[in-house]
Amino acid sequence: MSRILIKNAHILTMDDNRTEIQNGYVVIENDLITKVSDGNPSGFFDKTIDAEGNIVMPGLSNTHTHLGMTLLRGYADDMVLSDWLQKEIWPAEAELTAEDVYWGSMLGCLEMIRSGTTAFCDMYFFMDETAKAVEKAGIRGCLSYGMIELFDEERGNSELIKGERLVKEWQGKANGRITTMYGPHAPNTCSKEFIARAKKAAERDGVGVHIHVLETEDELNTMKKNYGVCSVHHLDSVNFWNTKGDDLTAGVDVLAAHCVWMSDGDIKLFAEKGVTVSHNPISNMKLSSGAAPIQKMLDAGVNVALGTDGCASNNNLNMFEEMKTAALLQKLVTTDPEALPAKAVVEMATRNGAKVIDKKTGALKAGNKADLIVVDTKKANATPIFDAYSHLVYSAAGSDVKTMIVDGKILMEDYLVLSMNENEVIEKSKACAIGLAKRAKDKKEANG
Ligand SMILES: C[C@H]1O[C@@H](n2cnc3c(O)ncnc32)[C@H](O)[C@@H]1O
Ligand SMILES: [Zn+2]
Repeated sequence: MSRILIKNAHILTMDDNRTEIQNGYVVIENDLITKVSDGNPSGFFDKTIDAEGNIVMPGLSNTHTHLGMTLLRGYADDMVLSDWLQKEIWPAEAELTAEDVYWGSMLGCLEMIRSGTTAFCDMYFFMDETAKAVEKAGIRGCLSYGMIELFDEERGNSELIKGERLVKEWQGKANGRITTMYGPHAPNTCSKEFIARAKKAAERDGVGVHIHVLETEDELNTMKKNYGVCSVHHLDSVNFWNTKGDDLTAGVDVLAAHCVWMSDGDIKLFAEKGVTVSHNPISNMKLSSGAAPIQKMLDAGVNVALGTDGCASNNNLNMFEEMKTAALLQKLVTTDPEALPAKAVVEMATRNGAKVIDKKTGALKAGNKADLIVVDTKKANATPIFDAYSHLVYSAAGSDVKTMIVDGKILMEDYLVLSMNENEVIEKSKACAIGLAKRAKDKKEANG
């Protein structure tokens, strides 16, 4: 049995009471938290971390990524989504190899460890490689193969087989750090019949579903033109949003990324059904997709989490930037400075996201998995701190994350990443990115 003590900590538990403890301690036994308290710890510990008054909190959950896309960081900027995907990203992705996705995923894991993200929900290709990277890096990943049917039944069949294989091979691996979902790409790239099949497979296998929805006004208009209803109601007709099974006992998580163009009716439906929304403000702003009505969703009782989206539309995986942008954007679009206060943003980035990744994460309490971060407060940008939530959202940086523990294992200590060779990951992923861009350029030129 391994016992770790973290002491002298300013603890944000993010539990149901949002308990804040000054000068507290956390005890970790193997992969679990066994005590979170103030006062003096007792007993023997294999390892003691003196937090020296730094903030100790649950690790951040990035609920929408395309990890292999770290290789396409800065590959195509300043475009609208449809042109960006069709003219630049999909042709480049056609040149991806398994090795590219492995090193791109390792790079993504490294960036997430360095900026406080302990868990993420991914949708991409060559997902065995992302799973191997998660296994090695030590973080927690909820992985889905991105199934793009393109309204072609035969293609849909083979996409579904790939999605199923990922679930069968990786669900629960790495001591439960790897979980899986089905990932039908979007209502404007997949038929509702295909999306319904994916949902049924998810219910059969007891895993969730992850989809892009109502990201752009163009999607909304296309759906209304083609089907007479928006994407949300289109998929509601095949019970896609139900998070409870038919017998209302078992249920599966439904994770909807973006949700920018939601009507009040869509929001009500998501709240009733228990859908989790992944809000991606930076990607939405960069692609000029719009501003999701997040304060309205929270007021209606929707579980809203936070995500970065892929590195080609953000262009990083830094959840601290995402938290600040989320808060500022809601204040801007509602012209209400009280919209999306700091504490609500930290909830989105921790406990709300954790609900679809692992329900025993996202809060520091006895019995939960030991996934946590130490945020350095011995810094100019952390002086003074009147309110820890305010500090985290409006002033802290991803690079202030000093130490990370996932599943009871120390992945970074005092800014030193322990689970991988950082230089090797940077060099290998850089070489892959250069090769990928060259192949994509050569193909473009050959096609005229
Ligand atoms: C899995 C596929 O999804 C693509 N993708 C990346 N970002 C977005 C986005 O914002 N909307 C829709 N699709 C996206 C990715 O390139 C893969 O092709
Ligand atoms: Zn996406």
